[in-house]
Amino acid sequence: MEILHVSAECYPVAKAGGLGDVVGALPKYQNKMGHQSKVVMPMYRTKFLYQNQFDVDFKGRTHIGDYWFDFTIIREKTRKLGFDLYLVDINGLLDRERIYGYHDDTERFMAFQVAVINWINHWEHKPDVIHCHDHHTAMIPFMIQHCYEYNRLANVPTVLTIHNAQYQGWMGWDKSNYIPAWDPWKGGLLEWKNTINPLACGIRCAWKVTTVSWSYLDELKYMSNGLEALFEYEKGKCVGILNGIDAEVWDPATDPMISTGYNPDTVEEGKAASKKSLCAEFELDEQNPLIVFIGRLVGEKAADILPDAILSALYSMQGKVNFLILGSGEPHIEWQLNQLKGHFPGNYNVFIGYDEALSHRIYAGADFLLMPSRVEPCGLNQMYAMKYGTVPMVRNTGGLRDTVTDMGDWQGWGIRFNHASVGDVTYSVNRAVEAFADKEHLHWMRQHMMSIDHSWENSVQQYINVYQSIKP
Ligand SMILES: Nc1ncnc2c1ncn2[C@@H]1O[C@H](COP(=O)(O)OP(=O)(O)O[C@H]2O[C@H](CO)[C@@H](O)[C@H](O)[C@H]2O)[C@@H](O)[C@H]1O
Repeated sequence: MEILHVSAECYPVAKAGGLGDVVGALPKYQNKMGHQSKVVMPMYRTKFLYQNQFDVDFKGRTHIGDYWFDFTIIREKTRKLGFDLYLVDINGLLDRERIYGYHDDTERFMAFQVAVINWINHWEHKPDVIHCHDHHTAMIPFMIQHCYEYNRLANVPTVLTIHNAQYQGWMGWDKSNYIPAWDPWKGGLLEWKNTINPLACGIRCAWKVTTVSWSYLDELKYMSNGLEALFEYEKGKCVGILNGIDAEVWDPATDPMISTGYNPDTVEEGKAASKKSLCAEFELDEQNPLIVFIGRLVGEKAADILPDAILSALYSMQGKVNFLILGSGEPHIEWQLNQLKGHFPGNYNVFIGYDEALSHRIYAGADFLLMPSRVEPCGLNQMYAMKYGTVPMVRNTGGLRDTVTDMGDWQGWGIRFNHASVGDVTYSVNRAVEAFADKEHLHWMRQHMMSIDHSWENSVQQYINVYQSIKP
């Protein structure tokens, strides 16, 4: 099958979080199974752009409202990522340093989507599936079905994968002219609670909708930032497919970003070496259990409770535990986490920023990875942690519930708790410290977690089944 993924992120081209990881891996594994899977994404000013060679594939001109723009589609020459990668260059809109966070993100991603369908409309053939990811690309199913100009594509099946329903891309009705002229009878598909809601529109118009875990799909029916009724209504076309992890990038035996490679047989030596250098780098006492957090510092990840929870845990454990944080996000959380640094030298450190290589060193060197997320559609961090023999400490929600068991259960290997609260985190830290002292059990958990298969092959087949089910 020919599958075209449309996404705002794709690792290693541009990544802000888990969406990038998934779109960098899923097409590669689809191709390994004999399909023809491609990715199209915006051309940002990233290192990848300057370090690789591209051919021009297409040049076009189109508009959002009365703003006309030229665009160019370029294709990476060598196919080194394991799939054809196409970048959309829209001068002045997409060619920026960051992926998100500009005042005109609505215009940027609308222009991107319109350029993409304009390009596909010029293909001599049609793809078997257009696979959209999150709200930045969720208007495509509506546009190809109901915009007059793109009628030729109306019967191309579309799939929308929801990686995160918290962000929906809301825009006011004054921006409705960004959408190419559409059948006025279909205007209701755009509307949700008095705004144009691209995610809601995508859920209504895509032929199938997938979420990145089963439990998240269930949760969306009663907690989805205003779309609960829609998920209940559309449940018949929704499927939960758990993300995999890319073993070519995330494997402690072959990871070039860590100094000492290890496998389940050598996990103790390997992790000890990684921990030693990590603790030296961040001036932490390597004898203590090391609990880490990696991620966006936002409410969804419950990063706001980290300062108080760490404070409480350090007092309660009388300094017999260490914390290391890697993340960036809301300024007040960054500030609070930085403030803590001076108070607990040797027990606590933080790196504010985004650093891919450091994240690998931390997964390898840590003993426990904390994820108190309020919302976690799938979560990749806990799966990376497990692959690196690091015990996950997770709130019982979404994909965390689907991938981590509690060590108190028979053959369990992680720590689960119910509330994103200081109390639950402190109690879990107590459990972690006790687990760290029981070296035999810790070793069993490490070996067991490392042997769990989270590879993409299984999930790829489930996506193919979804595509097959909507073949015209
Ligand atoms: N400061 C930093 N430095 C280096 N690396 C950092 C970093 N902050 C985050 N990362 C990395 O970004 C990724 C985060 O992925 P997650 O899946 O856990 O969350 P995210 O909310 O971004 O993804 C959303 O989409 C994914 C994919 O579907 C879902 O798993 C998830 O639940 C959903 O919220 C990991 O690779 C992590 O190592």
